[in-house]
Amino acid sequence: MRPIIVASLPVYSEKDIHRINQIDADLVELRLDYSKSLPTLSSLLPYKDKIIVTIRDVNEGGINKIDDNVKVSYINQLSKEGFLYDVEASFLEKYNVDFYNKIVSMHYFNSIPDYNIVNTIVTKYENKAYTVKIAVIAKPGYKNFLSNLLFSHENITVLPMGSDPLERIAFGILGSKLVYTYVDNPTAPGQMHYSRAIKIINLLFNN
Ligand SMILES: O=C1C[C@@](O)(C(=O)O)C[C@@H](O)[C@@H]1O
Repeated sequence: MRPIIVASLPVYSEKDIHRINQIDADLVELRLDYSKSLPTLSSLLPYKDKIIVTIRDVNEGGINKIDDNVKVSYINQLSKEGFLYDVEASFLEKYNVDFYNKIVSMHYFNSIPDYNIVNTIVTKYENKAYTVKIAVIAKPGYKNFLSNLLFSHENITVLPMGSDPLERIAFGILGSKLVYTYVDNPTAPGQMHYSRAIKIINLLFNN
């Protein structure tokens, strides 16, 4: 299956949101945690079918701390309006928010986590989520770690962080549902520019 190319866009102010129209990726991830306050939902509505809304927790790579209660109520509104959003598995352990057909994510920036722990979390969410996503630092053992997850689950996204960006394309070809890329500057190490990723994927998957 063709992997979906996601361009990750930091949102510093509402005017960044309107850049979506110029970004020729399959989906645009709006990283709302790049700003200290969240945009109105009405400013996101025109782009609903093209976006992933993310308020990344600072413990998992977020830039600004958004109060958990604010995040819960924003997510509840996003859910009601039918937006696709990304929520950390760790957040779901603490708060009862909707993850049906949403992205459930895990990020490991310092070391490779225990395989069985991550495998259990993926199994818990994979049937209901849009995809379960694991981003992991490219330290020794990461390729085996990500490949084993990829080959054990259908509905999964795996992202090495800090290795050659082409590796993400390779994992996409092997079955990672989403491939994360950047617009101006990477939001995580190991991303390539979205236009390059689209070009490679179209060469491989278009007739
Ligand atoms: O979770 C992810 C994946 C990511 O960390 C990456 O590795 O490309 C980039 C983040 O913007 C996004 O929220």
